[in-house]
Amino acid sequence: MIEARQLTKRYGETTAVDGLEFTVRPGAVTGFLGPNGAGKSTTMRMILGLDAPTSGSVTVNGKHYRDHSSPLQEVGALLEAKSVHPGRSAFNHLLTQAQTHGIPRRRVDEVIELTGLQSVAKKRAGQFSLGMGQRLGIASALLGDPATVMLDEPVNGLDPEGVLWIRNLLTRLASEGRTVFVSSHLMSEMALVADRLIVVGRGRLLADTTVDELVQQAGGDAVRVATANPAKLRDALAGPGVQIVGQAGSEELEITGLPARSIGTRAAEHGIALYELTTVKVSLEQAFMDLTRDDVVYHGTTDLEERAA
Ligand SMILES: Nc1ncnc2c1ncn2[C@@H]1O[C@H](COP(=O)(O)OP(=O)(O)OP(=O)(O)O)[C@@H](O)[C@H]1O
Repeated sequence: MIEARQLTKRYGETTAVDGLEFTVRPGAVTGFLGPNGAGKSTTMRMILGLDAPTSGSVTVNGKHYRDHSSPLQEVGALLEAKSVHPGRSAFNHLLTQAQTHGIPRRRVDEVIELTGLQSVAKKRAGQFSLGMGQRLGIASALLGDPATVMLDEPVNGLDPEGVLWIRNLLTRLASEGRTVFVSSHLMSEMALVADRLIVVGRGRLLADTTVDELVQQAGGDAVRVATANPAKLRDALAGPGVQIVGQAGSEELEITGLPARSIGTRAAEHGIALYELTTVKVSLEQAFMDLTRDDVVYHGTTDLEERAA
């Protein structure tokens, strides 16, 4: 369990983390989302005691990271900046870590197998691809068999097989009762793997929620309907909480607040023919962009005119 209470970090004029309050519970995968510069890495560094809060606190299983007698067995972490000696093999890197933390040698073999690094374990880490480096980072995070696993952008650099592997690994770690806290910019991945989401923007908490709730807040799923008689269908469906939009002269309507099944039934009751009845899912990506729109620090431009202006 990770608990942040009024967690705040200032760097000079910049408030990187601003009064964050959240709890990451065991037995679930919790996604940590936010636009660039939202304060995710800073928060993760404070969880690991690599940065001290300006005020407030963050604990892992009730204690500050530094107060745990064997922290590697408590929290396993993969942060963006890796410190692997390029001349050392993956095996030796893990073995050195294990030896300095009283972890048995067989656990090194276990994590090498778990992360699929068997064939390259003796290769120098300096020759590793980005994806292999990520796997090595994850191997070292799992070395202490920790109850809490925290990964910053673990999918970075992984090929599709690797992405699938991470997805299964995270789900398995959570099902073993561990606390799993993962940051990512890949919304489609988070939608598949995360049970809960903590969303931050400009250092502040924007949402502590589930994927479904967040999508629901963004308006929920809509249903696209095509009919020869949109006016009659509008009348048949009108009611509290139902929103219907469509352009004059168009056969198409977009309806929120009613499932496709009810729309089909009501259309049939009123003798209205439907040519299309499709549920349009709101993506987590869209819901995330709606939620964080006012908190994006770094805006890109894709519009040539905008760039020229
Ligand atoms: N050591 C530091 N010194 C000064 N400012 C910092 C430092 N570390 C982070 N910041 C600032 O704090 C803010 C939050 O940065 P942080 O890296 O935590 O965000 P992030 O959510 O992890 O971003 P990204 O998604 O781009 O990785 C940014 O404005 C950043 O410039």
